[in-house]
Amino acid sequence: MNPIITRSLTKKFGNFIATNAITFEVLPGEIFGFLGANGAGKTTAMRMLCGLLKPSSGEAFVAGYNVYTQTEKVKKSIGYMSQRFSLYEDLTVKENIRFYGGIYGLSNQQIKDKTAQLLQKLGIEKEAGQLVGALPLGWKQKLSFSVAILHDPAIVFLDEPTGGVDPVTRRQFWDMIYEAANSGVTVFVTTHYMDEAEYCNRVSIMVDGKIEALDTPVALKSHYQADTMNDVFLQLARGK
Ligand SMILES: Nc1ncnc2c1ncn2[C@@H]1O[C@H](COP(=O)(O)OP(=O)(O)OP(=O)(O)O)[C@@H](O)[C@H]1O
Repeated sequence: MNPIITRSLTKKFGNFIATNAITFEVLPGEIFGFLGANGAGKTTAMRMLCGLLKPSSGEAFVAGYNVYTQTEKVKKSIGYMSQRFSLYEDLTVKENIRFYGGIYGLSNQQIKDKTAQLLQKLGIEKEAGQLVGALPLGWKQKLSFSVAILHDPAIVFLDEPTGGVDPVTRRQFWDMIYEAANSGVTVFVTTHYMDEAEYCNRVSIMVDGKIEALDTPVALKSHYQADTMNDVFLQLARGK
């Protein structure tokens, strides 16, 4: 069973349809880009997939679990990094790692080992005792991502993870995403940066709650006779 499966997944707020019968599957270890203009319905769809919002109709399975009836199992199988991250600015780097390790149910020994690995990987051993609030934004993002996959989830959901940082830092962040995907984690990522869409294995583009296109960046560019993903995106967004 693929790690994410949706069939006609729909969310209505009153008469307004925020997510309109979306159907797609994400493959194991894939980096799946979930694109759409502001208000297209991406966050709503992602929240349903993370077990945080009940769908109005349709079906969805995440890590093999039903998002209606097995939300706790869904939550245990995934990592989630929100737009605002989830780190505590008034706790140190080490305290944040320990805190999330505890929430994810890791043992003290596992937390100790993971902390050492993570600090070394990010090259921030010296900053372990520093308050997260004092770290540069790019470091916070990398730490936030590392914390989201601390418990080795099958799938990680990233909601606009690279907002506000420079292109070099974004590129480094994407190296981390590739590394996670190579180790078997399935990555579901929303972004506004079209150069990042090119880094994804496949991309879906949402317009007004519906998925208007879904394919590899190369296939999408060929189909829409576009040089860049930005051109593909503009054609779809304008064509409505
Ligand atoms: N709780 C809610 N009640 C009513 N309308 C909502 C609610 N949540 C979202 N919406 C509406 O649903 C639509 C889709 O919102 P959503 O946040 O999913 O879009 P998005 O694609 O994630 O946009 P952004 O890129 O700005 O985060 C928007 O028009 C929004 O106003």
